[in-house]
Parts: sequence; structure tokens; C-alpha cells
Amino acid sequence: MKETAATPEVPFIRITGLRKTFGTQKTLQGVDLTIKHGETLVLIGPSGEGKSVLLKHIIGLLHPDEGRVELDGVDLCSLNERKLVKFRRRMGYLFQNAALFDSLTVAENVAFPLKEAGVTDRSDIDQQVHEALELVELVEHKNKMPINLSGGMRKRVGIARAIICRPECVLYDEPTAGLDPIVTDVIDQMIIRLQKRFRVTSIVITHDMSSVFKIADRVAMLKNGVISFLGTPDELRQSPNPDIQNFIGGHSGLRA
Ligand SMILES: Nc1ncnc2c1ncn2[C@@H]1O[C@H](COP(=O)(O)OP(=O)(O)OP(=O)(O)O)[C@@H](O)[C@H]1O
Repeated sequence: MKETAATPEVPFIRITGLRKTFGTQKTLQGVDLTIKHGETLVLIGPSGEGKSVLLKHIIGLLHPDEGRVELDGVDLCSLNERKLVKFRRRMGYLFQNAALFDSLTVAENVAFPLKEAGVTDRSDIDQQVHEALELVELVEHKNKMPINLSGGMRKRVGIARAIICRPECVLYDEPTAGLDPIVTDVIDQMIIRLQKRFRVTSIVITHDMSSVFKIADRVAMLKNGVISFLGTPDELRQSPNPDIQNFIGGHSGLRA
């Protein structure tokens, strides 16, 4: 019988040697990271280390000084703007502050990416908006303006908008920042729900350690411009590295 070699799993996203400097500030200094299809990778690390900058490279909003970001084996830097826009449609992005359009209703905000993608059929749009709002349990709020929503509801609208085009991957930049523990759990459960229901690959930046242990398949820590830890939540918990233990425990080393 003929033997077949096992095919190594092709990562969905492969980041190699990524470097980015702003002025004199070296932000990313050689980031290597692979993200598997369907996994939830949580990115942690001190403020200002470049987590959002890394996310923006993954959707091609920023270009690296050196290194590559490959999506399904395609180097994003090799794509012209038209092809990049097409690639970006495979991604959903929840911005740090949800970034809703204040002059549009909830439903219009959620519909926005569909219209950008060229969908014009009114009933098709209504149906897809309804489904997306159902997922985040906001159907009854569809005619409200963003100003009349709580912080948690705004984030949920942002999630509905991020997933309306059924992306293969959703990037969440601090989805639970500024929310109370119960609303944080609601958002965490929605991230888990989307991952389970659609097998989306998720990359989540958070400072909330309870969220990390609830949603992560793997955790990556960005520190000093590189990935200083990569492993499962259990491996993170058991890491002997004092830097990691201080970060998890929220110990600054300062004494009052
Ligand atoms: N477009 C830009 N031009 C110049 N500097 C930038 C730009 N984008 C980010 N930076 C700088 O890069 C550094 C990293 O920023 P980034 O927002 O990625 O940090 P972060 O790890 O996500 O922080 P936080 O956890 O506080 O959100 C910051 O000092 C920021 O000012």
C-alpha cells in the first residue's frame, strides 16, 4: 500500500519577522506568529507595545518596514489596493471604540459593510442585518441611534457589523474595555458563540485576564516588540516567568 505523508496544517495567518518603526519609536521588532484556522488567539501585553499596530498589519491597514503577513499563503504586501480590499472582506474588524457612525441608526451601521461590498437588494440587506442583530441580541434596538445605546450595546453593534459579511476571521481590539463584569461576560459569550457557530478564526486584544481564560485557545504576549510568550491559557497560568505572573496578577512592583 502506498504511504501518504501527513500534510502539515497550513496556518490561516503567518506573520514572520514583522518590524515597524514610527519615527524613532521601534514598535514591532521581529514578530513571528502563526494563527490556525478556527482558533481564538488572544493577544495580551503592556499598553503601548503595539498590539493594535499588529492587528492593523493583519488587515493590511499598515504596511511593515520588514517582514511578511501571509493570509492563506498570500503575502498581503504583494497585493494591489483592489486585491487587498477583496482580501479584507474575508476579515471583520471591531475597532477599540466600536467606531459607529453617529448619524446612522443601528441597522444602517450594521448594513454599511454590505453596501460597501456592493449588495443593493433591499430585502437581502434587511434579512442579513436582522440575522446579524439576532446573533448579538439587538433586533429590537435596530432603529436606535448610537448615542442612545450603552457602551456594551455599542460594542455588540460593532460585532454585528464586523460579522455581517460572514468573514472567515474576526479581529477584536479590546472588545470589553470599560464594561462591567456582566456585560464583559455577554461579549465574551458572543465571541465564543461566533467561533462555535461559524468556525471563525478570532484574534482578540484584551487586558481583561478573566476574558483571556474564558475565550482563548492560545495566548500570545507582545512585549519589547516581539512575541515573548505563546501557549495555552494553562501554560500561561503555569509559566514560571515572573514578568508573565506579574502581568496576570496585575502587580506593578510599585508600593504606595
Ligand atoms: N499611525 C501611527 N503613527 C505613529 N505612531 C503610531 C501609529 N500607530 C501607533 N503608533 C504608536 O505605536 C505604539 C503602539 O501603539 P498601539 O496602539 O499598537 O499599542 P497597544 O499595545 O495596542 O496599546 P493599548 O493596550 O494601550 O491599546 C504607540 O506608542 C502609538 O503611539
